Amino acid sequence: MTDNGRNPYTLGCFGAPGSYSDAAMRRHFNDVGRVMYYDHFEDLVRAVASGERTYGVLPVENSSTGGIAEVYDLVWRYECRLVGEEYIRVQHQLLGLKEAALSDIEEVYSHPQGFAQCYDFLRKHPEWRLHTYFSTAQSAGEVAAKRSKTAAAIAGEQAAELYGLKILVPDIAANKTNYTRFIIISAADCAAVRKDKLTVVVITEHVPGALYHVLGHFFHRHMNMTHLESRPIPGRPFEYSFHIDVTGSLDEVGTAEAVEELKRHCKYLKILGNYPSAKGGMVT
Ligand SMILES: O=C(O)C(=O)Cc1ccccc1
Repeated sequence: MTDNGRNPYTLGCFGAPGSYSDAAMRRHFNDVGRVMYYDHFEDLVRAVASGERTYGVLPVENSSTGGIAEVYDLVWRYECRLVGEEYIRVQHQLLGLKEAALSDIEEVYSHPQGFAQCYDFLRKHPEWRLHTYFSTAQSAGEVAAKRSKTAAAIAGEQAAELYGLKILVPDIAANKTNYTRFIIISAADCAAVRKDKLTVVVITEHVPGALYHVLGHFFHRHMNMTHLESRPIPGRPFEYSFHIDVTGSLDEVGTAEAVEELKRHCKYLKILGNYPSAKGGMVT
């Protein structure tokens, strides 16, 4: 747990109490007293970029469905910094009213990520109407508010408790080792002492081997790449920016040199953050 050295601070979190983002925030911060929840990723990222909120917490990639493209694009576009990360084991449950049975269900609410991660389960019930909703927790809240036995939500156990729902079917994600990586963003660089993960965005020349050479710099400095996401560049059809996560601290000469060499080598390089990694990730 850390507060990245800045106190007092305000928090922005995706979703609502009981969302997976909320769980990530509670794991990361000691004091979650001054939190505001956001329905949309963009509103949260904008609030952090403008300094309205000191930190923001939102999901960025999932071990079953991959990167959440919108989040990569927003963090770059609004020039936010990554100052931390958390991995949360995501165990989805089908939730309904206490008096509901599985056979009553006609419609299901969830965040698009919830639907995508439970695709196999949902395929067994093609008759259900699926409503995408703001977050998993708000989906649970909506089912509770509707007071309808025919409505269910895909959300976590925490949401079931908070919104007074019961678990109709437990553990419905297709992938039983379903983890989501959440990022902690800020308008300012990370103030932590131990920084061992680096996120950069690069744009290379459109020539053979360009990405190979970028990765070569990391290889020669023994920097382990943990994620690579390519994103289309608006206005330049079929050209891409690469969002790269690697191990390394800019306080170490080798890492700092690798980044300087890359800057010379690439058309564009931006450091999105150097921050403490969350211990290998796969912690529940
Ligand atoms: O809706 C939530 O609870 C979120 O935090 C987004 C999300 C949804 C499903 C899996 C991981 C994150």
